[in-house]
Amino acid sequence: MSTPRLEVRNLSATFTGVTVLDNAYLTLEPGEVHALVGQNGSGKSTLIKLISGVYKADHGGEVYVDGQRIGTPVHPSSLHSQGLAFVHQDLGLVPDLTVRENVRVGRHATRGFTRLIDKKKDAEAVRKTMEFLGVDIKPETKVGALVPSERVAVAIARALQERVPGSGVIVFDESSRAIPPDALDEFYGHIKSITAQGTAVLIVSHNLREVLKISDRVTALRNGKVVEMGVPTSSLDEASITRLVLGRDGGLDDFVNTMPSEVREGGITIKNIGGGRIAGVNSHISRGEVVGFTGNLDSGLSTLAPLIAGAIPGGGSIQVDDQPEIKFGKPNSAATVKAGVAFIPQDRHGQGLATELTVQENVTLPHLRSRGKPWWIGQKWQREETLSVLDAFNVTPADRKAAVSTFSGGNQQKVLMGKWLLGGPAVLILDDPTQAVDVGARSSVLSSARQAAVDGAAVILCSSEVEDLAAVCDRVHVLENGIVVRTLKQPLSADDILAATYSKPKGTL
Ligand SMILES: Nc1ncnc2c1ncn2[C@@H]1O[C@H](COP(=O)(O)OP(=O)(O)OP(=O)(O)O)[C@@H](O)[C@H]1O
Repeated sequence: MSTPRLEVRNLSATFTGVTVLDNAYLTLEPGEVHALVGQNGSGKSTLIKLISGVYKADHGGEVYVDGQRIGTPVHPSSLHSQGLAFVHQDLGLVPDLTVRENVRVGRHATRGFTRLIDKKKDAEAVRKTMEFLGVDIKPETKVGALVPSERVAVAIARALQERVPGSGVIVFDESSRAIPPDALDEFYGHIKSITAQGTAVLIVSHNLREVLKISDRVTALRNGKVVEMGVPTSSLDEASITRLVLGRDGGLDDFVNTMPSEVREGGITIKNIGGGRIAGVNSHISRGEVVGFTGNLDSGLSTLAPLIAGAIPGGGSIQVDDQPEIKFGKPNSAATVKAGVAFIPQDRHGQGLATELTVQENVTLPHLRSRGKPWWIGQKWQREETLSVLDAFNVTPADRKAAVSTFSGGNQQKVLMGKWLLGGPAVLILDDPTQAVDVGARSSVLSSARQAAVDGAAVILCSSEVEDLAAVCDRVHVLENGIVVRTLKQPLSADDILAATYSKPKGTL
């Protein structure tokens, strides 16, 4: 038998007396793509942080790369030379620096005893790695000027360089979330060339279709424990891998049909919304309706939701029911919140949650004025409503007094949804709400969005997840170059939306 590329034994982590990872084990064989799956809070990030030395493991854990013991404790500064490299979620690139600087940071070639950076040698090293990946990117180009698929190649090149061909491990920690759907095939191609040489790849992903498509074996974590290690994907399908993750059946429902909603008067009228790549978007979403917006990376999709919510500077106006029109110029989220608009942003840390405060404080903060009295805030409703949010979204741990920062990424997303749905908004705007959530939570997030419409809200869902859109939307607007170019209506499938977004229908230019 060949020596495993990575072997993890008895890895545990305990925070303030709570064991969140319990004797985890994992073996990666040469040349395989291995996926690590599990619900939000199951311990995936903790495991990655232990093998990358970000967290210190409990006593007794062992990590081997190519048969060499590298910990515990693992020393982050020597990981690269020991054959273990990481590509994180956000790719970790600096747009203002060149490709050469981004790839070579921390590992610059230097000249003789002057120790000056040898740019020529660095550029040559970068060129070689790019050649291996089969991409033509000039080392002196600024990363900010690259298209998304090229940025991915730069992040991979940084992880790959100076690797003894065919050795070691590269870990992709939810990296595909940073990659638009039209660049994914190229990313998968890079993974293939890495493993074809014998290097092993570990991917962490909530996208079970992706896991089935690109990985050879799967390891599942549940409540901090490995429940199955190294299950061949050839023996799995979407239903069985969902069971592996959740410990029960699950998956997406057809919410449009199972949760019929009555279209009512009022809602939100969007007039000539513009800003960034958005050139002028118009629509009316009635109360009781869920309307989706989608588009490729150049479409402007990523800025549309904050523009409609008045969270970033832009132009145009919105009108909620028969309230006065809100005209935009400067951001004006105070006016949109007052009009009954709830906005669930993509960037939880930047805009959505005060992560140093407790779950209860976050959930009840926007409602203190309406629910409390000027002289008495009241504890009972705060406790009850926070517990109902924790329960409805299956947030783990269900601890209303814990700081939001101590929750896993997906559980933070669930707290954010609960915070805004509690107030029964007139308009609910969701910006890519299922990113980072597991297959079970994804279903609760989407059914809550549909339920908000059933309860009488006008719901807007901006997303590139075509399955989410097909499951909850009555209509879907497709954006191209900042304007709506097509509108699809139910009955519609994920494939219909995909075709309308990424390949132009016959007869169009
Ligand atoms: N620094 C910390 N302090 C306290 N608890 C923590 C800390 N880091 C993680 N945890 C807890 O450890 C558990 C596992 O979290 P982890 O981030 O590993 O989950 P995950 O599987 O990566 O989830 P997700 O898919 O949501 O990212 C969670 O219950 C989380 O609240």
